[in-house]
Amino acid sequence: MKFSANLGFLWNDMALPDAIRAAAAAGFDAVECHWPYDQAPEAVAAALAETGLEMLGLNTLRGKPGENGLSALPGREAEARAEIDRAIAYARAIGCGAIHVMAGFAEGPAAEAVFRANLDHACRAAPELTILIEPLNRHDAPGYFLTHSGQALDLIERAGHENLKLMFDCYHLQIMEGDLTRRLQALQPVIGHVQIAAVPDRGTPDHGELDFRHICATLRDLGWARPVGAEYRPVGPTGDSLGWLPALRAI
Ligand SMILES: O=C(O)[C@@H](O)C(=O)CO
Ligand SMILES: [Mg+2]
Repeated sequence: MKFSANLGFLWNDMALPDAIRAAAAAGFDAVECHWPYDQAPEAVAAALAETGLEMLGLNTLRGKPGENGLSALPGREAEARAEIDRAIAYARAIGCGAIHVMAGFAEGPAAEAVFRANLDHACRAAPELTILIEPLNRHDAPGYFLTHSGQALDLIERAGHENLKLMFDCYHLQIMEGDLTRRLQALQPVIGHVQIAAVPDRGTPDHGELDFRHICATLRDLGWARPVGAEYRPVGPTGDSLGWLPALRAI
């Protein structure tokens, strides 16, 4: 299995270009990030070119302090689309293939309609990019609009855009739903990216409720060839947290 270092959590004490170099030196196959916007895209692109790593994904900005995305917030459509457009421009500047459009804290039919419309905007504005939506768990992100894979599947199917996909974060979906083996199998056609971390502590993927040897073998058997996102919170220096990597890479 191949792995992508999520630089929102791994080496997040470094500037993004240096974090990319650290991930390459540690043997990761790709990188991904959360919010790279305070870093010059030229410097990020240069580090990617130097290391040969691809940046798999980045997120739309969350909004004001306390917010967690804007794209499902009624009345905030102009800001949400500006952030989607900013993410698209940044992704294009660094050769990044996917954007996670963050929904935000909202509920109800009006929020759903706004989220659908903003996703439609994103998919049409960047047909060459994958637009990701990610259910988040209710403990870490109480009140977040998107919480379940079935909800994401309905958004994806009814949107009718080939480039709208599910971010299957095993950490969030184990907390919310479980039954991950069958969910990976059933949802494979709409999965755009997979992320992993231990449940429930969001630590290294070598302990906790989930056996990632089984999850990775399931992905392998499904023909999943893209890097899986290591989106866990290291305890201490990231370089000391990589003991899990050889065993899962061998799958
Ligand atoms: O799982 C997460 O928290 C991230 O993938 C993310 O993009 C939202 O913060
Ligand atoms: Mg995630």
